[in-house]
Amino acid sequence: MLVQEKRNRPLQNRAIIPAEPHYAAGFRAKHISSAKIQGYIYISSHSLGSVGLSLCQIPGHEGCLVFGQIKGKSCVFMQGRFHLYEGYSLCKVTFPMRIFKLMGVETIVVTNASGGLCQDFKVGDIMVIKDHINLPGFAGQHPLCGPNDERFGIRFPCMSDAYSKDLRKLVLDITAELGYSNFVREGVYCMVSGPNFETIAEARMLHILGSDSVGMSTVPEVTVAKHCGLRVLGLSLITNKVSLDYSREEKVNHEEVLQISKMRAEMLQNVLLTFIARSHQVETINNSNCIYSNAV
Ligand SMILES: O=P(O)(O)O[C@@H]1C[C@H](O)[C@@H](CO)O1
Ligand code: HPA
Repeated sequence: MLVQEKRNRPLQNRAIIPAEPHYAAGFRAKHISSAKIQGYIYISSHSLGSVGLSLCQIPGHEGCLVFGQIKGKSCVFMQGRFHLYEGYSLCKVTFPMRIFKLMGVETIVVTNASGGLCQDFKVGDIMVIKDHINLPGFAGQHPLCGPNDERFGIRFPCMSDAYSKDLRKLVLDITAELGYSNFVREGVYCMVSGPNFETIAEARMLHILGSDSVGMSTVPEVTVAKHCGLRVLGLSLITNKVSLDYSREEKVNHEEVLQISKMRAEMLQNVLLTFIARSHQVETINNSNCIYSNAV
């Protein structure tokens, strides 16, 4: 089993109580193998093939926290997430990141579905997220607005390296070895609040701004995760092409998003299983305050 040892645990033993009980109950724990997770992977996705509905209100977001071991490593999975467009504040949307930090998680893998703006992208491509554009953040919808909790991170965190270069390289190596290179890309993910899909003028603007894909999540969680020193890998499944052209007739819809997610679920699972098995190869962690002591 891979175990992490931390040299200092400034956040340990500090309880954080969610402001609203219904939010805390938004995830049902499926299998709790130990009271404290010592491993380090968190995955947020509906792209892994689960479909259901609970207090997470969106079809495809099952609303379960799943604890367990993969390849001998302790993991916790969020099956589904909370979105800004559901009416949750960004503080609530990102709350799980701080809980995971307190649980000892050190690396998170975030997955999502997004629309392809880059004209080279095809439906079904997996985009390794290189960087993001926090569009709601520009308008003050930012999860770190308000008093800064110094126990988690500094007031003005750097975001230029939010997505670990080493983890990106590892996942690109893995996808090449698995023979998936033809549909794996790297790119910039732009978050919009949703819930409507983009107008053509909006899509053109996002493309000109440098976005390769557009979606309605992920950026707040990554921002809070980076703020508290978690290492991040982001994978975005291109579930539709976003129209930049008034003459095109196709219309995007959520059913298409779910259908493509299911189509790629098995491949994404293969990538993630291999990634989990091999992620100990990447040892440089933000702030370098932890070591891997054992891997079997
Ligand atoms: O949680 P994600 O961002 O993967 O969910 C996608 C984006 C929207 O929430 C929704 C649109 O179909 O699915
Ligand atoms: O085209 C899209 N736009 C925004 N969010 C999305 N999530 C999946 N596809 C899209």
